[in-house]
Amino acid sequence: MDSFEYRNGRLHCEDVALERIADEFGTPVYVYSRDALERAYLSYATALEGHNALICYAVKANSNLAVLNVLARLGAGFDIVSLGELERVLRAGGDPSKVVFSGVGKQAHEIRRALDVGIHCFNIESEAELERVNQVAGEHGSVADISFRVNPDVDAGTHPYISTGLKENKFGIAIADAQRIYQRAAQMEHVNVVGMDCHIGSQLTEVAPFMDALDRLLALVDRLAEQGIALRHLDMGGGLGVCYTDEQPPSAQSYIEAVLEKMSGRELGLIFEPGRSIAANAGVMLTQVEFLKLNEGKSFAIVDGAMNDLIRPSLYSAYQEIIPCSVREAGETRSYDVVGPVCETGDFLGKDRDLNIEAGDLLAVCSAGAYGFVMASNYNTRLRAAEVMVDDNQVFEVRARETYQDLMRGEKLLPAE
Ligand SMILES: Cc1ncc(COP(=O)(O)O)c(C=O)c1O
Ligand SMILES: N[C@@H](CCCC[NH3+])C(=O)O
Repeated sequence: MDSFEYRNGRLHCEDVALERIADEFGTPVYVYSRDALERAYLSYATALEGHNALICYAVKANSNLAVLNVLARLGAGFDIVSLGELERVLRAGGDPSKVVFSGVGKQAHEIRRALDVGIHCFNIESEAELERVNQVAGEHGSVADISFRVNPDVDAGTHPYISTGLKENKFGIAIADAQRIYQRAAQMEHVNVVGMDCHIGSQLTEVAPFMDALDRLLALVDRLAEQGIALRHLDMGGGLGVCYTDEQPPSAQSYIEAVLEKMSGRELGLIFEPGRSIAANAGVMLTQVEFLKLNEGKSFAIVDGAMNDLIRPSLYSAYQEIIPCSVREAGETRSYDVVGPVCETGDFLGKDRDLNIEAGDLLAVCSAGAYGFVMASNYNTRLRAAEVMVDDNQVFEVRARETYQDLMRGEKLLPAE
């Protein structure tokens, strides 16, 4: 969160006081720092300089067009999981030849469009999907470059909802079946086997699970090579964690150095699919305190942002720092549950937070640049927040707050009786 800092008791993004943004755009509002996004991306790019590597930002983490555009301008590739994400990448000026298409349920029309625009490769997650891609590519008159997402059965040591590399997870093909499936794909007419990928989970704070997965994948790469199936690239997926509070994840540089060391002497190209580690700490969500409710034994700060705006705390019991945008000299610090107006007991942004606040104060929910706005909903018929980006001390609205017209678009009453 080093792009957001206090100056004279006020929280700023560069020279812009966050209170000014709230005044202009209302709350809740997401605020992204272009500089922070760029630095996070460049930490990968610098570590990979001189290597045959592609950094495919995981669009699911934050798919705002301006965010994608900032990364596209730096030469990023993109990891997508839906046609919607592909259309966003194209609109944002992303290069389709640097797009990898992940996800367990690709539909025929999505595959067709991806073939039309010429993506880098399909990360295939099952034998049934292999058959579908082969068939759709045949009908399309093309040959699809493919990689298999292999499930290495390693424990990523993260929250069970965001762990993906165990055999009980739905993702990828089992490592035990991989050789047979690769052989089968090699016989098919409309696919060209070019790679292997994995993604073992998100918010990993150690390098070791990545290394375990890499060892298993490289052993498989070697077995395939002995059978005449030579791969062009290995895709490590995303998953590198960030600091939400006191975690100390490895830096992109040290993670990449460890990967490069294991890969040394090999011809294989590399792909990474970072999402959270690019976007999380490049954004905050601003929310205003509506009321303080001091019940016996429990105090609540009722704010105008809610679980529909930022669901990570409710969904994963995720901890994100909540800090005042203006530090009070006087007044009393109390422990509050910071809760939204949604009619659910689980609607909270933080629990037991020590804050010196009053009604009307502005709070920043930190590390909200990834899996924040993208997971927002209209639950309780609430409007989706605006998104703004600070670029070189200027503030740009990069998505307007939804309107009630937007919200009801396409809905119809039954015909009159
Ligand atoms: C296939 C794939 N790649 C990349 C990512 C991005 O992960 P992260 O945001 O943890 O870097 C995910 C999400 O976890 C994913 O499922
Ligand atoms: N949405 C999750 C991460 C999901 C990773 C996607 N495979 C989070 O906020 O932590």
